[in-house]
Amino acid sequence: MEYGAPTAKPVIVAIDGPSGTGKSSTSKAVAAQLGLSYLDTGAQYRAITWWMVTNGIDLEDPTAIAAVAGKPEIISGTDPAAPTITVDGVDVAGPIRTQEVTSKVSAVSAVPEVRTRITELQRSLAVGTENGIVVEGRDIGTTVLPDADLKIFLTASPEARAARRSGELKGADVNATREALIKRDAADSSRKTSPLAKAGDAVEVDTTELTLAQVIECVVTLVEEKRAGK
Ligand SMILES: Nc1ncnc2c1ncn2[C@@H]1O[C@H](COP(=O)(O)OP(=O)(O)OP(=O)(O)O)[C@@H](O)[C@H]1O
Ligand SMILES: Nc1ccn([C@@H]2O[C@H](COP(=O)(O)O)[C@@H](O)[C@H]2O)c(=O)n1
Repeated sequence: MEYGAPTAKPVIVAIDGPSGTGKSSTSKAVAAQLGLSYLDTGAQYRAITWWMVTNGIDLEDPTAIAAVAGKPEIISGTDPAAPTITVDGVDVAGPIRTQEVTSKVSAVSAVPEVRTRITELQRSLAVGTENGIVVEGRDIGTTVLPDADLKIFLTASPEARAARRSGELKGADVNATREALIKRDAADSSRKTSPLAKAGDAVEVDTTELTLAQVIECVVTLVEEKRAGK
């Protein structure tokens, strides 16, 4: 017979929401604080988009996108202190954040063959963690990990989100940023396969009037309550 503290079951946390609601910042901090892994699924869709742009694939042709969806090897590092992303061995953490990739990612992520491929990667990473993982994206609670222990859906007004993003992209026009966010959310919400949506059993947190520290505290509390069986 073995003695000692029982090992906690790995916890799986899904955090979804529109662009700029704070998913990445919150998920990274919560994972770091609780000793969990962290997966940025948007980075994976950006990475496959970067590969398609780099290889001259016609992004207005879903058939052309589908035909090559299985080609690039995408590897995500899940340490919240230093998340990484490579495509065919190349570090693409910087290139996937360009305006070009941001404006094209919704067209690529709407293609069912791309989603099947990336969803498989996400599930294999989520089941392999020792303590658990925080996975953030658009369809994690609804499709990728429907049995997640905790699902959070972050929201914020378009104005708050645009102000946050403009602060990040020094000198960016707030109105143009707001319009771009709204356009990307509309594309992500209206696609047929696995659209951006709140899972029926997700906890919605409106972050418009909250500081990042308050959102992190709120999510950490929800995870701890879930672990304690409350
Ligand atoms: N509650 C908050 N208050 C103020 N700023 C915030 C808050 N949450 C996040 N931010 C800031 O807003 C910006 C966008 O946050 P973040 O990248 O985490 O959002 P996101 O939902 O992951 O966006 P995307 O889906 O576009 O990747 C960052 O600069 C972040 O520091
Ligand atoms: N689960 C997900 C995550 C992301 N996407 C697509 O990727 C784009 C980029 O996401 P960011 O979080 O890095 O801004 C996003 O606009 C979606 O098109 C997705 O489809 N599903």
